Amino acid sequence: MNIVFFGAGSMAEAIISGWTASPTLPPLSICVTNKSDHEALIRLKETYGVSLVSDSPEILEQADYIVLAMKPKDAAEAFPLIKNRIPKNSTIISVLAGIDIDTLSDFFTNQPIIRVMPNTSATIGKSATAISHNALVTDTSIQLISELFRTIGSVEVVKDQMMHAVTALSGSGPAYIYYVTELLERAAMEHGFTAEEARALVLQTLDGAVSMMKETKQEPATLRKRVTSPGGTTEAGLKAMAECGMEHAILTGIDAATKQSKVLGQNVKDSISR
Ligand SMILES: NC(=O)C1=CN([C@@H]2O[C@H](COP(=O)(O)OP(=O)(O)OC[C@H]3O[C@@H](n4cnc5c(N)ncnc54)[C@H](O)[C@@H]3O)[C@@H](O)[C@H]2O)C=CC1
Ligand SMILES: O=C(O)[C@@H]1CCC=N1
Repeated sequence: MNIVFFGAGSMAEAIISGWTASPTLPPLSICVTNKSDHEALIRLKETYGVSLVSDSPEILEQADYIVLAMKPKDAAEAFPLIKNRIPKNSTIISVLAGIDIDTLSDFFTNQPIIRVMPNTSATIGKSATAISHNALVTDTSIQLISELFRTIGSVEVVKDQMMHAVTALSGSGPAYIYYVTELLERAAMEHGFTAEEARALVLQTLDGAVSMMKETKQEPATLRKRVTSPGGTTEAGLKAMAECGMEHAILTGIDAATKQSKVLGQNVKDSISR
């Protein structure tokens, strides 16, 4: 199976690292091209054994899958160049945030198209990945792509209109958790812990809490109540957080990210239809 990546950034690398490390996948021939940063290409070649392409129409002609992995802001420049060179029966896999299946299908006419939203935990095989697709993608192809993306974590096939919310929740999600971690560490240090002690306490607490939710299968609210003794420390902490608008902050944040996904998509739609 021949796969060509356009874009050799952090997401492309996370995906390629999973695919090339998997013992269960069929043999893959992966070529990668990048607009700038030749060093990133060389590193990918040396680390994962992929081939590098600069501007090779022959490689594209043989591509079964073409992975679009540039930033949305680069799409308007990249898409027309790619459009004129892709073979009729190759499938496009877009990891670009915001750009919906209708926009991609209108531009890359009659091409099977799959939209994928992984996250950076793909680097360690723990992405929560969602997939949507147009009507030209066969069930066999969806199964194959699901199998490929399962090498970097979990995979859900969803309706395309859910992908903006997916992008806000699980695509951006690792950043929210890192932000909470930063704040918990800062609080620990303000109370006299060293940075190392703060990191160890906070990471073990996060790890334990996630494992509790996964292993006990209890509702997060049930587990939360079990920590919260009446009149105790947790109750005081949660009350202060609620009064500071924690609930509003998180719900509004997810709304803002969902809206921004639509804005990114609309911007690309506007610029490629000009
Ligand atoms: N970083 C993340 O957490 C996630 C990112 N995404 C999506 O993945 C895509 C890539 O994101 P990152 O890897 O973070 O970005 P990045 O900036 O690390 O990598 C993008 C790469 O694309 C290259 N590029 C730009 N124009 C090109 C062209 N015409 N041909 C070939 N290569 C070109 C750039 O040189 C750059 O190396 C974005 O569209 C983003 O929305 C999706 C899920 C999560
Ligand atoms: O921030 C972004 O736009 C990308 C998409 C999801 C995660 N990172």
